[in-house]
Amino acid sequence: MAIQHELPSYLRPLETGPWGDYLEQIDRVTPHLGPLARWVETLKRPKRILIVDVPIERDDGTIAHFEGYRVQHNTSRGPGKGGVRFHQDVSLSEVMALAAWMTVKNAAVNVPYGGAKGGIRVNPKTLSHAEVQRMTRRYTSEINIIIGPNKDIPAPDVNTNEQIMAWMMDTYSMNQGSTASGVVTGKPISLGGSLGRHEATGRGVFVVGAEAVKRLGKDLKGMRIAVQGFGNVGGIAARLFSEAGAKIVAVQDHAATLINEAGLDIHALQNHVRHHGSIAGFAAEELKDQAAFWELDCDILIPAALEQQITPANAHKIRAKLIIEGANGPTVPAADDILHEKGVLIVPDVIANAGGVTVSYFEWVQDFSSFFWTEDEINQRLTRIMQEAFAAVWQLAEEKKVSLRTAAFIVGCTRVLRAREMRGLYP
Ligand SMILES: NC(=O)C1=CN([C@@H]2O[C@H](COP(=O)(O)OP(=O)(O)OC[C@H]3O[C@@H](n4cnc5c(N)ncnc54)[C@H](OP(=O)(O)O)[C@@H]3O)[C@@H](O)[C@H]2O)C=CC1
Ligand SMILES: O=C(O)CCC(=O)C(=O)O
Repeated sequence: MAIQHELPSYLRPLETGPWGDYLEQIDRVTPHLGPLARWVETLKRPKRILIVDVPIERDDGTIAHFEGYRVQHNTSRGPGKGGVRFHQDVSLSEVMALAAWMTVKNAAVNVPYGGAKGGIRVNPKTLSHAEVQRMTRRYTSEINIIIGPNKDIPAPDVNTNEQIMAWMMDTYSMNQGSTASGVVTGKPISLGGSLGRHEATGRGVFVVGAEAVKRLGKDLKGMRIAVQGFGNVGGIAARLFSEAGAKIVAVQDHAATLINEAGLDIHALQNHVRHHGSIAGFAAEELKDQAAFWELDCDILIPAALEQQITPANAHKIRAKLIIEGANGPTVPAADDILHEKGVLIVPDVIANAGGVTVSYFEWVQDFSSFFWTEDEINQRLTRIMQEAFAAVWQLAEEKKVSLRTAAFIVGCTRVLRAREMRGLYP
């Protein structure tokens, strides 16, 4: 029987991780919330945290235990909503921050949800397919009591996908005694998934990126883009930007950094990743020093991997004039300040990557009505919501002379706190 000796991450201080970054962002927006600032403490603590032990039997007969989390940060505007991450660095601080950013994001694009997130502290690449299935099902059973189509609706995030959502939906349904397709989104199309959900986050990154380029008075054609993370979000965003005439001059994943001044062939690279699981080994020049990625000469930088990637250590070296945050929380607040000083425009995560949850909302609505829309309808509605949300945030940022992040937080936090105030506190 495998015994884990490492202290659970939830016993380590929370404020130094992503949750600390989130708290600082809330402190920065508070002076702009007027009388609603009275309620701001609501945003500084999650509503509900569930930490579960996830034991599985490994293929070799040993038992392994993993830390699992589901955090519901806020449900003032509707059920909790947010993805599930399988990653070796998942911690309580991270899941709390990711859940909180969902609260702000869902309100910023005005979908009727609160914010939630879940995860398991595991590197799924070290498990077999059957072990991942057993772990997913056990985790779902453990969090079964707090999720549900009207309570909290998980979805994919890092290292989770349509198959994981199918297992979650099946496990939840078995526990309920009837099929509940609305309990998760990002499902396979054959199980009530939505057309366009797989591409939605990358597409949203592209839509707001194109809007930002327009506002800067530039032309996307020929612009040089560097993308960190070549998974669901980074890979699809890179493809859409290259199809629109931009050049993807650098791509980084965990294993490698590829560069090509003339622009990488993104279709071929996606094909390579499908077969090899990483961009490593693709026929392109490789940058040996992974940290040098941040110094590359480019017009647009798209962090689409994990949080806390842009820090004071690399922010001053960044040459891009526009950053579009595909990942959640990629820029720490101190780096935000450095980039602001340098005149770099940042389209923040809570707007830039909201395309995924927007189409998750469409999926949930389609599941309830058992009536499914065409991909064109979905993409058109997604584009409209993203453009309108971006325009509102842009206008507010100009009016109040604040960053796009602060403006997006003003929009999101105001909606959440207004709902909180109107609902009142007592049963
Ligand atoms: N999926 C979705 O719908 C949404 C995702 N997001 C956010 O987007 C980000 C990416 O998610 P998603 O694309 O779904 O995840 P995926 O698992 O599909 O892809 C993650 C990518 O990031 C890379 N990566 C991981 N660690 C590093 C690192 N240290 N340095 C460089 N690259 C790294 C991975 O490379 P490798 O495979 O080599 O580890 C992989 O290419 C996350 O922040 C997520 O929260 C936001 C909104 C919605
Ligand atoms: O689609 C969803 O419900 C959530 C996606 C997500 O986890 C995110 O936006 O970070």
